[in-house]
Amino acid sequence: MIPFEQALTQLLASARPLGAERVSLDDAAGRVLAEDIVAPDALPPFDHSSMDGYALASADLTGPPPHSLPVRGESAAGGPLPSLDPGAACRIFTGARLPDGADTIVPQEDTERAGDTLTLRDTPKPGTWIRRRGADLDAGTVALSRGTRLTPGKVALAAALDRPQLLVARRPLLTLLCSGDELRSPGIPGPKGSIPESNGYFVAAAARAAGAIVRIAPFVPDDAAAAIAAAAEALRGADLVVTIGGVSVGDRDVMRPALEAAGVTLDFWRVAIKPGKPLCVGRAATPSGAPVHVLGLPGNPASAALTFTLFGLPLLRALQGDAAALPPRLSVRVAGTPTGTPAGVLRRQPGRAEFLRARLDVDTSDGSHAGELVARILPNQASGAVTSFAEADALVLVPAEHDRVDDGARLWAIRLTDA
Ligand SMILES: Nc1nc2c(c(=O)[nH]1)N[C@H]1C(S)=C(S)[C@@H](COP(=O)(O)OP(=O)(O)OC[C@H]3O[C@@H](n4cnc5c(N)ncnc54)[C@H](O)[C@@H]3O)O[C@H]1N2
Ligand code: MOO
Repeated sequence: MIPFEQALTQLLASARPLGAERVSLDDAAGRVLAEDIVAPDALPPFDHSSMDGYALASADLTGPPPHSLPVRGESAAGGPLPSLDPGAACRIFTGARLPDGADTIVPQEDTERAGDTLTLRDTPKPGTWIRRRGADLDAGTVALSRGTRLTPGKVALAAALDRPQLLVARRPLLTLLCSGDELRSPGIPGPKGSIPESNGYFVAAAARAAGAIVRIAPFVPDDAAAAIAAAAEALRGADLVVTIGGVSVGDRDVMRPALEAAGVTLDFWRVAIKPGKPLCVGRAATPSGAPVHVLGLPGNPASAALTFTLFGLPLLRALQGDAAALPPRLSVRVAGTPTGTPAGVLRRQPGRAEFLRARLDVDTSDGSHAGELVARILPNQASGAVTSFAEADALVLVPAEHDRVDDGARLWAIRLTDA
């Protein structure tokens, strides 16, 4: 059995970024940049007005206010650039270029206008209400770095830098293979003892959210020959194969040997985590040199969801060259302990890192813990529970060596939306 952090480090060290492709800005959100974006020009690219009002030269305002000036010309956003007539004010609108000779903008609310004569109640401070060229970003700056996942704000920045297309990491192709005689599709009637396949929906949805393209293979029966054939087929063309079920030690747990028979070399099997211990991780060589990564997830619903969250999602990000492959860990205070444990303390057997499904709240009291994140441990932590991953928004990490978790303990947690 390999310790959790070692397993994760080893897996990520084996991941090389896949190739890149050019996409239009419309398709760029959520993708990982495969190039640095250098600002070709300053932002903003020219001095302009940040108010609707009047542009003038501050040197033209002599003596005490009020000041009267004739209005001559107009500068509108996207319009021609007038020059300022000496001693006059120029009408100007938000976003419009500053006329040559002007150095100050006066918002129209601070003026009175009668025909072509403008009156200023006060003397404006020279230089006000002008957004200067380069105030946001200098030309030549690396505005977005390779390895950045593109949020809507970053896509908008790329657009402002005049880029119609971006080079982004290719989406990893994930093939999902669920095994078990008991499985049927939701809503499709089956014999007594059958159950709707549900784990695959977690994996597929989470993988797509992490940028993968998901290909779903037909269910594999608990049969060695069928599992080998299905594993071999799943490996074809994939960057990552995820199998679910059949990795434990029962006579019908055929998936792990089938993966090996199909050409997968296991890097490790069994990780010191709870739940999810029987996870197996390996790679199959391909003629191109880039391996197909393989994750054999345990079939229990919480185990499958947890192991894919902890290992599968960071792997998908690493395959896209994401500089933030691992989710941030948040410091939380534990509140409540699962059902079946004495109030206030969860006793546990040390040896495996445990991931408790929890809900996060902010402490809204005005006590000494005000503002802290509180992790409310969900009552059902069974590895067969499907409900806990539906209710949870965080995983609280209990280090392997701990033999208890006390109410109020400080631990690290991973928010599922970050995972
Ligand atoms: N003697 C031992 N038995 C078990 C051990 C062990 O160490 N010794 N480990 C247990 C642990 S821990 C886990 S986790 C499970 C994992 O087993 P498998 O990966 O072989 O999973 P299955 O036996 O195929 O299924 C387990 C459970 O999950 C249900 N399942 C499977 N796939 C799906 C799916 N796609 N959607 C919904 N539910 C699914 C399946 O029906 C079973 O109920 O082994 C323990 N046993
Ligand atoms: O360790 Mo298994 O993954 O609990 O059910």
